[in-house]
Amino acid sequence: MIELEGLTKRFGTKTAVDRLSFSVRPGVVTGFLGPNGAGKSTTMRMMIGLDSPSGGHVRIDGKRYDQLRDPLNYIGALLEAKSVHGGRTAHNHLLCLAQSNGIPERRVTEVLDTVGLTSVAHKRPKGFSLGMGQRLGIAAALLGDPSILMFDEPVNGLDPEGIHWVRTLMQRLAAEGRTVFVSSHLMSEMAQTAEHLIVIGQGRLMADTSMAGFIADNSRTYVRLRTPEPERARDILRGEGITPVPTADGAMEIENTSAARLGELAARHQLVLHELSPQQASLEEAFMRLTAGSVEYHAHAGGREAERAAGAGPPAGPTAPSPGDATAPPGDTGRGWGEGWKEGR
Ligand SMILES: Nc1ncnc2c1ncn2[C@@H]1O[C@H](COP(=O)(O)OP(=O)(O)OP(=O)(O)O)[C@@H](O)[C@H]1O
Repeated sequence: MIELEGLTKRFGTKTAVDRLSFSVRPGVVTGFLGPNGAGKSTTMRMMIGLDSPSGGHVRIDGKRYDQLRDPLNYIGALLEAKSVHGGRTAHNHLLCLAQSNGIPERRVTEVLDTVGLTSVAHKRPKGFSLGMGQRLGIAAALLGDPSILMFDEPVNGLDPEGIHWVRTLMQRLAAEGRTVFVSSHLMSEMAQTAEHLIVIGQGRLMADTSMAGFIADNSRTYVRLRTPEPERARDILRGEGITPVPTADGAMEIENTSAARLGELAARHQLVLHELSPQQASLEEAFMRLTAGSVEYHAHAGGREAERAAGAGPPAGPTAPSPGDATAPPGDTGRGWGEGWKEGR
């Protein structure tokens, strides 16, 4: 278990991490998301004592990092894959780490095997690809067989097979009852890997919730309906007090009514349906809606791109809301996205 309480980091006048409080629990993969510069790396560095907090604290299984006797046996971390001594072989690099942390030598061969680097164990990491460097960093994190693992962008530089391997590894580590905390910019990957999410923006906590809850609470859900009899469908729906919104491709979108109810209604009126599909935004869309106001570095963009960057809604896509509705999620009260989270809803 990792516990943060009021964790704060200031660099001069810049507050990189602002009174963060959350816990990372064992048994599930917890994803850590935030726009560039949100403070993720700084938070992770403070978790393992590489940066000292300006305020608040972090506890690893109830202790401060500097109170852990052999820290690698408690928490393994992949922060910067390039922090490897170029002159030593991969095997010797891990051996040095093992010896200085009271870890048995046999673990070196075990973790090299786990990450698939046995065949290059006696080569120098200097010549490694980015992906091989990531695997070596993951091997180092696993060395002490710790109950807590933390990975900053672990799939950087990995090919699809490598990405799949990292995902499976994280889920296996969590299923073994370990605490797994991982940051990634690859939203589709995160959506498949993490069960729980911590989202920060400008150093502050924006969400601490399940993956499913995060997507549901930060996106518009609706049902797409397509029929060869749109006029009759509209009349039937209006007769039930339901207002469908036509889409450019000839379908219609219906909010606040389940697909089950619509299907039953269609059956009752013998209305032919060619499509009846519940739609939900992707993690990427939900993330962009929540964090739009806290993005530090915007690209210069015109038209809809600029609107989106300013918080007007998620990117267009197969499940994106229609432009006219993009600013009005269900139950919208005119406040910014994420306001509810800030109030702890
Ligand atoms: N050593 C430092 N000195 C001054 N400012 C720093 C330092 N380290 C980080 N910062 C600033 O603190 C903020 C948070 O940076 P951090 O690297 O933690 O963000 P991040 O969420 O990891 O970003 P990214 O996703 O781009 O890696 C940024 O504005 C950054 O410029």
